Amino acid sequence: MKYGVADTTFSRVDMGAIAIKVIKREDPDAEIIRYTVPGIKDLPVAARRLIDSGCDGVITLGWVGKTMLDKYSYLAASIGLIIVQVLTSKHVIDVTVHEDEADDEEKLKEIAIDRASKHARNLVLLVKEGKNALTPYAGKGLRQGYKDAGSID
Ligand SMILES: Cc1nc2c(=O)[nH]c(=O)nc-2n(C[C@H](O)[C@H](O)[C@H](O)CO)c1C
Repeated sequence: MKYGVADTTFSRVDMGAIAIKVIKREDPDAEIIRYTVPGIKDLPVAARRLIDSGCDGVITLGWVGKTMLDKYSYLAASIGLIIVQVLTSKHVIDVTVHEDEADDEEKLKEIAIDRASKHARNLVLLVKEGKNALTPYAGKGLRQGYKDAGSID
């Protein structure tokens, strides 16, 4: 399968490299194309171009600053990524770290690594095995970036 990895220079952690490592581990035959853009608002076109070049699915790795302008930028980018998914009928997994999720840099790095890794695995499962690949985990309260919340029985 062919995977697209789109990331940004705005990000403070190299989540693209982390995603590539996980995709290679989960699918040793994977073909991976990386596309790095300046910021989150540039991700929708990067994702679209990756799909147009034959990718079966894409993971985008964005970083959102602390200001309201950053948050509005993320909303715009997120809507753009959803439009790409609907128009192409391919998954674009939108991995985003929000700078105000944690105060200290080590914690932010930990969140970024965990979120990018878990969603890279999700992408491989969806692309390789399709719509029921994640069904065994439905309702389990899985979290990316944090420990799982767990299911309510
Ligand atoms: C305000 C702003 N905030 C962010 C952000 O939080 N994260 C990010 O990755 N990029 C941001 N950008 C840059 C835009 O996404 C984009 O790169 C530029 O507008 C150039 O198209 C902007 C302009």
